[in-house]
Amino acid sequence: MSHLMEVHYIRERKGELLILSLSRVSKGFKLKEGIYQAVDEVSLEVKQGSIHGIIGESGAGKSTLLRLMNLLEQPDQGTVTVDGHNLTEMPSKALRKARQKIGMIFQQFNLVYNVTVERNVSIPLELADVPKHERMKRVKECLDFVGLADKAKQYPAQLSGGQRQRVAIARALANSPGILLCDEPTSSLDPGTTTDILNVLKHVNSSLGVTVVIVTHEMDVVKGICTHVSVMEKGRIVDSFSREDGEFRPAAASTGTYRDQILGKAGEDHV
Ligand SMILES: Nc1ncnc2c1ncn2[C@@H]1O[C@H](COP(=O)(O)OP(=O)(O)OP(=O)(O)O)[C@@H](O)[C@H]1O
Repeated sequence: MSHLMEVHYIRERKGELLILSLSRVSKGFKLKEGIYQAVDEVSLEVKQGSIHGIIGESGAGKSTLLRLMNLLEQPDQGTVTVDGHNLTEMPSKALRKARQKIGMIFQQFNLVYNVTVERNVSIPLELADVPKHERMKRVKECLDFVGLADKAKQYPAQLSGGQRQRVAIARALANSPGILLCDEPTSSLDPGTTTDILNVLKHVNSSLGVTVVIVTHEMDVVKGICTHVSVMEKGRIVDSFSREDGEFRPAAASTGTYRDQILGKAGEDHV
């Protein structure tokens, strides 16, 4: 069984579990004028196998929230649980290991530009002490998956934006994560390339069973692929709903704009 198939099999057995939960997580930044509360007592549950969108205005705290999910930001309070492990209580060595199972991609791709595409995908495997022959096999599998096997020997600067994001996805998949965190993954891309990348993320979710969390300010991204949606405003989650119910329920809160726009057209506009 290939590595990719194996991940799929494990995920299927786990069924409808929660892969990630945040409980009353807060993060403040020290400014000259005092503490700025970027994330304020957020509790959130992400279902195994879902594509969970977090949408909101610029400055709402979305990226900070995403970075709290793999402890790239250390929370001031609250707990972060991924795949049954409380990350907030882990010693640093165990945390590094747990993080290998949490992939992440970024708006600006964050590739290493002075090494080849294949080396970019290999780096997380090297850091995880995967033996060389296995690394080469896995790099090829991941590049095949994103449709870039022929670019293995090229450098990131020789690729288009969409191809760079595909390399970033391949790199994020290298250690067979159970969850992929995406920080505005299409915000630097044109509409056609956005659709391509959303299709790749959909494929990651449906064929590998990887749960996807996407931070975005773009309604089309949420409408395109998300099964679950949380709306963020001023450091808080103000609305959270599933698009799978197929049922339109107006939001009670004044923040219903996103919900109305997303659920009002549920089932349409899919990529
Ligand atoms: N390291 C930091 N130091 C100080 N303030 C920060 C830091 N990181 C984020 N902030 C502030 O926290 C707030 C939330 O930022 P965040 O990037 O999480 O929001 P966002 O919803 O992702 O918005 P955007 O889409 O514009 O990035 C912003 O006001 C930002 O300036």
